[in-house]
Amino acid sequence: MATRIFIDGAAGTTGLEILDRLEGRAEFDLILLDDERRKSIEARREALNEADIAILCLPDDAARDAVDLLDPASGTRIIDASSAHRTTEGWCYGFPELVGRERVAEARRVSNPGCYPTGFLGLVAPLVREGLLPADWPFTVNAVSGYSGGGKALIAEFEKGGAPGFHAYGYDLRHKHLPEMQLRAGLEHPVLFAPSVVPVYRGMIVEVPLHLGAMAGEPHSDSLRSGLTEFYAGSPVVSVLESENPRELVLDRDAAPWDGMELFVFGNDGGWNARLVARLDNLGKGASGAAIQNLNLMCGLPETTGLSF
Ligand SMILES: NC(=O)C1=CN([C@@H]2O[C@H](COP(=O)(O)OP(=O)(O)OC[C@H]3O[C@@H](n4cnc5c(N)ncnc54)[C@H](OP(=O)(O)O)[C@@H]3O)[C@@H](O)[C@H]2O)C=CC1
Ligand SMILES: CC(=O)N[C@@H](CCC(=O)OP(=O)(O)O)C(=O)O
Repeated sequence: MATRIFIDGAAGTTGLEILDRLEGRAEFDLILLDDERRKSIEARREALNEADIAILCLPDDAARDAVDLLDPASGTRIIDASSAHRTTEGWCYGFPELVGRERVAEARRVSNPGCYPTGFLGLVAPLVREGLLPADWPFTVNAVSGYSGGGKALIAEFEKGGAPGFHAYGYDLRHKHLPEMQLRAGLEHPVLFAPSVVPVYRGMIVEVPLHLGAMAGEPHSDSLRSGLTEFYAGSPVVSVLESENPRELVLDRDAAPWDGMELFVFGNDGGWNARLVARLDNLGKGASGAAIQNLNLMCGLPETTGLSF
């Protein structure tokens, strides 16, 4: 029997991309609410409780409400794309490469990573875990995102005309991703995070610059690259680019949806400095692709089925 899926927030940016990826997948039966009913509490309650798996593509408050709409005896499993439950006890963090595919496969409540944390954690968490980078290091992360990262509101802002060529933000140093990055990388200190947006629809580059020579033990960029290569060996989604590092990285204006993530370690000759860089699609591995990857795992299917590469 097909697995019943309800996407709460299916008319939003992340929800629509999930729908695209589910098209033609006979393993799934979609519960759809029309435009009139998609925000009705009663219609959502019914759909949420009827589903085998509900994928929440909602603002944080609405995602919390959706969980509250589940009957206590409900068997519905949840994949939450919002940041409502990313540091909540009892929720499985939906980054299978970091937490283990089996844990995601068995989980009832899965909270998916934010797009920026996907890049940051993809680079830093394995290296801290393997002892190749110190957990007490004051990490910095600089990132640039396509404007779809801000959902419908930011898309409208960028597409109405007169959008800036570059928009930096997060100057209150209280971005909502900070607790998630610190907790899920196992760091002693909050990360110093400098996000920005450019006028391309999708894609992001997330960079962690490191003064390796100032660290105890002076780790070399080559050992960081080897550590990441070993950690992601066999991953069909995350790849570590070993050689032929590009001289530049770009975000294309007309990039197609892409569910992979590429990691780079650039080091200078003396080994004093390194730039760890992740390139991903904020709507791919950063949101909708990650939701499909976890949905596949939760249904015992190959993790890349339906993903775009
Ligand atoms: N965009 C991205 O790259 C990423 C997004 N996320 C997260 O995913 C979630 C969805 O983001 P995104 O798709 O970008 O946002 P959008 O604003 O594009 O979509 C959100 C959707 O939720 C709907 N909605 C809002 N409130 C309710 C409600 N009470 N009941 C039912 N539906 C409601 C909105 O309705 P309406 O259409 O009427 O506005 C909209 O369709 C957010 O929590 C976001 O932080 C996570 C990673 C990356
Ligand atoms: C460009 C842009 O505005 N990006 C969003 C993050 C998008 C994302 O990761 O989603 P979550 O909100 O679910 O974490 C921001 O900085 O708040």
